[in-house]
Amino acid sequence: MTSPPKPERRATGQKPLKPFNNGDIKVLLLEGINTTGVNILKNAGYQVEAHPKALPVEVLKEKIKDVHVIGLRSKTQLTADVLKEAKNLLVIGCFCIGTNQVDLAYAAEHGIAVFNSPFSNSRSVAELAIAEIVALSRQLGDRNNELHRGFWNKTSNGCREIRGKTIGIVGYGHIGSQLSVLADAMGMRVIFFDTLQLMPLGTAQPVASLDDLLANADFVTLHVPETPETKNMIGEREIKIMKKGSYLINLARGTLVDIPALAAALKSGHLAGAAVDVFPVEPYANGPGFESELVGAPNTILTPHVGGSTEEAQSSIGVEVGSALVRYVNNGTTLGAVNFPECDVRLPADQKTVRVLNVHQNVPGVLKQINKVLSEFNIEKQICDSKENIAYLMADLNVDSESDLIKINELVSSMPENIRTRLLY
Ligand SMILES: O=C(O)C(=O)COP(=O)(O)O
Repeated sequence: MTSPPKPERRATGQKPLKPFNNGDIKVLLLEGINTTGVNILKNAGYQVEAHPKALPVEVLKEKIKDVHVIGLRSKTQLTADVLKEAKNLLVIGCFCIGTNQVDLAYAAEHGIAVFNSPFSNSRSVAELAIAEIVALSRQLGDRNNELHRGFWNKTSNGCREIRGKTIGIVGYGHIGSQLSVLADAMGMRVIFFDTLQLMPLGTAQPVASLDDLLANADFVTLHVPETPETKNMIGEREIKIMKKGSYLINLARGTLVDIPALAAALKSGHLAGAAVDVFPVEPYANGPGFESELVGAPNTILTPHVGGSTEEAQSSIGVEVGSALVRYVNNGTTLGAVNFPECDVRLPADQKTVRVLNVHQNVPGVLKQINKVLSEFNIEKQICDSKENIAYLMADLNVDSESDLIKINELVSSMPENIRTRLLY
């Protein structure tokens, strides 16, 4: 039999907490999660099944049925249809930045918290963008392909330095701002557009609209998430606004760009090149069979979604997301969750403390009902916060007997507005 989860390292006097009613925690990890993450979950005492690839959807639906924790990267689609099979699922770890592959609202409404790694691969993506700006500017992809085919083509036509050129960064978050610093250091003029007002780094300058950026940049590079607002944000109209002879780089999400419009602009020569790492539909496993209208377009660098795929990024994402999952399972902490309110209370010192964690519908009157149950005991601490349709409560109580634990669990779980109740003791 597997031993119960081991507590995390803690200051003396703090009580280790462990799940009261989840059985042995089962974890399913997909898409080659780094060993740093796998080891954190194994060392917590959980049963870990790790796969190097994404799973076909029917296999995923079967496997997800009895796991408490699932870890994935950008490929695995956790739609409502898949999640409805996941009866025991407590938490999802996206071991990447993007969370568009998960139905976040469905997860929240079924009491499943979702964590990601908001910036651990930012540097890797920013470095690749710089490499691609230089490579596009010097037509390196085409020269490389020609020479591999035995064709010598020494030319300077259309090949330029990047110094003094304008980079237009769309999205000035963790990746966009990191790229801003690197581009600035390479002597580029940096302009950026973001829907938030953000502090420009170095000599970077914000512009008022996406159209302003498109009309002024030699290199347009996208660093925004996939949302309904960003879908097809670069289409035929936007490409027309871009300067003749400019370049487009997409290391963000495939759905941001209208691919047929981009292919047409590359073939007509309106754009001088593009680097594309992400595609509207990506194969779920490595191997032959990739197709895109961009294949064969001039000065076009295509890569298989490797922007964040470095040893450094994957190892630090493993630590970050692996630790967030253990903290949520063992302590109930939601700091860093993307679809839950962020709540934390310190670990209790009293050995009799029991922690009640409750996800409920965000409607009036629920706290009154919960507190009717909890107020029979000494409440050491309590916190409750809401986000959209759900609220999350953490309460530490002094409880003496196992029968009281069972009673609390039953009473709180049986409220009509209850979504999920867990006890840690
Ligand atoms: O971090 C992201 O959102 C990425 O797109 C990288 O995804 P990956 O971990 O390489 O599947």
